[in-house]
Amino acid sequence: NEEKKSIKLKGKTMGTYWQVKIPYVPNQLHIKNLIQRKLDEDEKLLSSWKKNSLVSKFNKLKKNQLLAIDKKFFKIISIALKINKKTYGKLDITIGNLINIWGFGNQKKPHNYPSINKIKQVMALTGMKHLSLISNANKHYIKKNIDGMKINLSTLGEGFAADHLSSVLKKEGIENYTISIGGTVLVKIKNKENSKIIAIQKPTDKIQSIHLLIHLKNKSISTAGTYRNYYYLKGKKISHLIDPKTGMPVTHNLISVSVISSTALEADGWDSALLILGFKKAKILALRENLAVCLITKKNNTFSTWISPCFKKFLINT
Ligand SMILES: Cc1cc2nc3c(=O)[nH]c(=O)nc-3n(C[C@H](O)[C@H](O)[C@H](O)COP(=O)(O)OP(=O)(O)OC[C@H]3O[C@@H](n4cnc5c(N)ncnc54)[C@H](O)[C@@H]3O)c2cc1C
Ligand SMILES: [Mg+2]
Repeated sequence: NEEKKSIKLKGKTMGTYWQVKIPYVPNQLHIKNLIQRKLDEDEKLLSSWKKNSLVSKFNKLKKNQLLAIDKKFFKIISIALKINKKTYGKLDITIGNLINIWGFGNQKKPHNYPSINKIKQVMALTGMKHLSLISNANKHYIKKNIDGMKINLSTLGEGFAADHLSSVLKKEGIENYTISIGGTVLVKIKNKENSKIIAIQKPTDKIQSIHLLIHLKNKSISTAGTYRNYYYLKGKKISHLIDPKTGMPVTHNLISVSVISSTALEADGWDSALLILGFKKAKILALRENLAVCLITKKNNTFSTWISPCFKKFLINT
C-alpha cells in the first residue's frame, strides 16, 4: 500500500549529488522542488564557483572592508573558527588560493607541480587570524585584514545544507527522513521508531563495498576520504585534502575518517580536519574531545580500523 512506501528524491547540488528519503507523500514534486530551491539558495551563499555568491563577494573584498552576513553565514564561519582552533589549524577555510592552485577549486588541475615559490606566495594569503567576525546591534559582518585572501567552504557546505534541509522538511511536517549530500548523511526519526542503518564504505575507489554498518537516529555522519577525490600528477596521487601548514596535499596512511555528531555541519567540519591531522593526532583529539570517530588506515594494502569509545554505541556487530 502506497502510504507505507518511502520515496527517494534526488538531484544535483554543489558539484555533487543530493538524495532525500521520506515516507510517502502525495505532493512529491512540491517537496523535491522545495529541496532544490533551498539548496540553490545555499549554493548562492557558499559557492566559490559562482561569481555572485556571498563567498565570491567576500573573496573580492579589500582588506578591512566589512561585508554584511546573516545569522546562518555567521554560524558556518563560527564553526570553522572553532574547529580550526581545536585541530591546530588543520581546518582552514582561508586556503582558497591554495585549493585553487592544486586544482580543487575553480581553476583547472595543474600539469606540473606548483613551484615552492608559488606555494609560499599563496600561503602568505592564508590564515584564520586574518579573518574576523564582527557583531554589532544584532547585525553580523565579516572582514579580512590582508588583500587577496580567499575563503573556500567546500569542507563545510554539504553539512550546512543538510542541517538546513532538515529544518525545511520539519516545517513541511515531515518527521522521518534521511538526507545525503556528498559524504554527509543526516537521519531524523520520530521518537518511537527504530534507528536507521547506514553503511560506511570500504575506502577504495575500485568497488563499492561495505566496510561497517552503524545505526543512526537523530544524528549526522560525515566521511572524509583521500581515496575518491584525487588525481595523478607526475605519477603521484594528489589528494583534495591540503595541509594548511605545508601547503601540500596529504599523503599519510589515514585514508578515511567518519564522524558522528548532532549536527551535519559539525560532522562535516571535523572529518576532513581529523584526516589531515593523521592517525596519531586524530586519535588523541577524538579521545580528548569525546568525538564519535572511525579512523581507517591503509598499510600494505590492508585496512585497519580504529573506533573511538563514543562511536562504539552506533556500531552494528556483523
Ligand atoms: C557551496 C558549494 C558549491 C560547490 N560547487 C562546486 C562546483 O560547481 N563544481 C565543483 O567541481 N565542485 C563544487 N563544490 C565542491 C565539491 O562538491 C567538493 O568536492 C565537496 O564540497 C568536498 O566535499 P567532500 O565531502 O568530498 O570533502 P570534505 O572532506 O568535506 O572537504 C574537502 C574539501 O575542502 C577543501 N579543503 C581541503 N583542505 C582543506 C583544509 N585544510 N581546510 C579547509 N578546507 C579544505 C577542498 O576544497 C576539499 O575538496 C562545491 C562545494 C560547495 C560547498
Ligand atoms: Mg568535511
